[in-house]
Formats: sequence, C-alpha cells, structure tokens
Amino acid sequence: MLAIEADALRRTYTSRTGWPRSRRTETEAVRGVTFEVKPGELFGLLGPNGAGKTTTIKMLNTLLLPTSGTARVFGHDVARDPVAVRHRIGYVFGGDRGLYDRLSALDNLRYFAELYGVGARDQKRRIAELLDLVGLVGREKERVEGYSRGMRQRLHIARGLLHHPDVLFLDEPSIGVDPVAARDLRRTVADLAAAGTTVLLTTHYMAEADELCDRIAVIAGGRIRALGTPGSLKSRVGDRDVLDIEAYGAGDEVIDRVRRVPGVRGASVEDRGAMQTVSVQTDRGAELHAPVLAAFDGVRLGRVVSREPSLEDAYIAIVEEAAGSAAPEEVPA
Ligand SMILES: Nc1ncnc2c1ncn2[C@@H]1O[C@H](COP(=O)(O)OP(=O)(O)OP(=O)(O)O)[C@@H](O)[C@H]1O
Repeated sequence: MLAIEADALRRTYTSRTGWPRSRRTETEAVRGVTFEVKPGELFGLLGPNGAGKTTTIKMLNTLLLPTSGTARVFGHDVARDPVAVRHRIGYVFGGDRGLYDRLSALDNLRYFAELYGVGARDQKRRIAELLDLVGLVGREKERVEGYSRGMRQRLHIARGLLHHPDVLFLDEPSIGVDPVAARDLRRTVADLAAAGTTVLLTTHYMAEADELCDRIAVIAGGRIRALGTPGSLKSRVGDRDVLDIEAYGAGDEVIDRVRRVPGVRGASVEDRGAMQTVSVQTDRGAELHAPVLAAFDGVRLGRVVSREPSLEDAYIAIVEEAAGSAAPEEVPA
C-alpha cells in the first residue's frame, strides 16, 4: 500500500479584497497535483514562495479540504476519513509556535502525549526514545524558553512523533536554524526515515533536499513541474556548466545583459550582504568566461569559479521555465 497518494488535487481560495467596494477574488493555489509516496520514502516538495506547497500539505494532513481531486494516506481518504488519517500522521512546521516556553521539554512532551492519547504506560518509554532520537537527552528538564532554534525544532519533531505516526509532514523545519544545528536536524530526519517513517519535507534549502530526499517534486504556480530523484533532476541541466561570479552592485540591467550572451542558458543572483553571487548557466564546454565577464561591464568582480551544475541550478532552471505560465491567477469571481 502507498503511504501517500495525491490525485489531481486542487485548492482555490476565495477572499475579499478592496475598499470601499470589496470584490471577491479567487486564488488557484494548487492546480491539479498528482504524486505518490512509498512507505519509508523521504519525499521532498520544493518550490518558490507561493507555489502551493503548504496548501498541498494542509490538504494531505486534513487541515484543508481539497476543492477537487482526492488524496489518501495509507489508503484512508483525507476528506472522507480524516480521523483515521490523523492517527497515522504527524505535522511539524518551522517557526516558534506550538511549544510551551515556560515548561521544560519533558513537560511539553508529557502534555502533548496526554493530548494525543498516548497511554500512560507507553508515555515514559516513548518520550525517552524520542529525546534520544532528537538528541535532547540531558537537556530535557530545562525550560524551552532557553532553547536555541535548532533545539526547539528537534523538540517539535519529537512532539510530532509521540503517537507513532507512519507519516511525518515537515514544513520547512530548518528555517532560521544555524548551519551546525541544521546539520544535526538533517541527521535526525535521516534517522527517522531510516527507521521506517515516511517523511514529506518542504524546504527552501536545496543542499538539504539533495542530501536527504529519495525523490523530489518541484512545484510552481500550483503545478508539479518536475518529479524524480535528485540525480535525475540534476541530469536535466547535465548539458550545462556553471560559473559562480562574485559581484558588487550588479543591477537587473547587468544580469539581463549576461543572460543575452550567446551560449548563456540562465542566470540567478543570490545577495550576501554587499556581495552578490551570480550563477550563470552556460552550454557545456562553451568556454564563455570572457564574454560573460565582459557583460558585467565595469561592475566590481571578485572570485570566478567554474563548477558542475547542482540541484539548485536544476531547480532554478525548472522554476524559470515554469515562470512564464505559472503565476497563481487571481481572477474576479
Ligand atoms: N488562506 C488563504 N487565503 C487566500 N490565499 C491564500 C491563502 N493561503 C495561501 N494563499 C495563496 O495561495 C498560494 C499558495 O500559497 P502556499 O502557502 O500554499 O504556498 P507555499 O508554496 O507554501 O509558499 P511559501 O514557500 O511562501 O510558504 C499563494 O498565492 C498564497 O498567497
């Protein structure tokens, strides 16, 4: 039996905007999403802001009803049998909500164990197991208010696992977590999947997705644009080379000029304080150093590094390809 089956899932939000005369607008957040996740699989859902990832997860975990389409978790329909679905799933979202700061980690877990109906005999053993899994043994009697972001996130995961769910939804678990804590968090997630829990993960960190996920769906504009193993997604840009160029003050007109250099397949910019890293995808073997650097025309440049395409490059290519047709439409209802 499959862990998750989503079949042509759609969700449209209706809201009122405008003053003094408000009008009804509809946003098609998810526009026909179909995928399957096998038991024990670690499945990633990637996509830009507003792509429809959270909406998809909320339909799968029974917090939102689909406008149309169906979804099943271990065979239980999310709309017709939400109680059975809830018994099989746990939900962990990034950020600060959902824990009691004044209580210790142990008391938080005891409280939620009561709430989730974990039997008194099972509670103590389960809590000890989970503290061990998420690496909080020895810190469990401290109040959560003194916890770092990474520790909170690991406690969130323990909370989401109290009732032995078969599927765990992790919505941006590493948001705001420093690199070292994020590495520990990844290890926790990998251990969890290795122990047989099915994990559906959303993240904006491509390296995290590359390291953890068995398969990834890239979603943009409410539709799946690519689905496969990290390797198969990367092979989509296997015919390219990438130049990473450090620049100081390259504006949109400069990046447009770079994009127009013959042989350049795409360019993206990541701001790092005063410095920018401009990643330029070129045809493989095209040796475009000189014309690409010339296109920066007077902008101060730092290091230039040539490298193989990464999952992030594949992701950018997929999302840019989708961009023309994919923006969620707001239409007057
Ligand atoms: N309650 C709501 N009412 C109206 N529109 C909404 C609502 N929730 C989300 N949307 C819209 O639906 C679209 C998809 O949002 P969603 O939160 O699912 O995206 P996401 O991929 O999770 O984004 P992010 O990475 O920013 O969390 C967006 O255009 C968003 O503005």
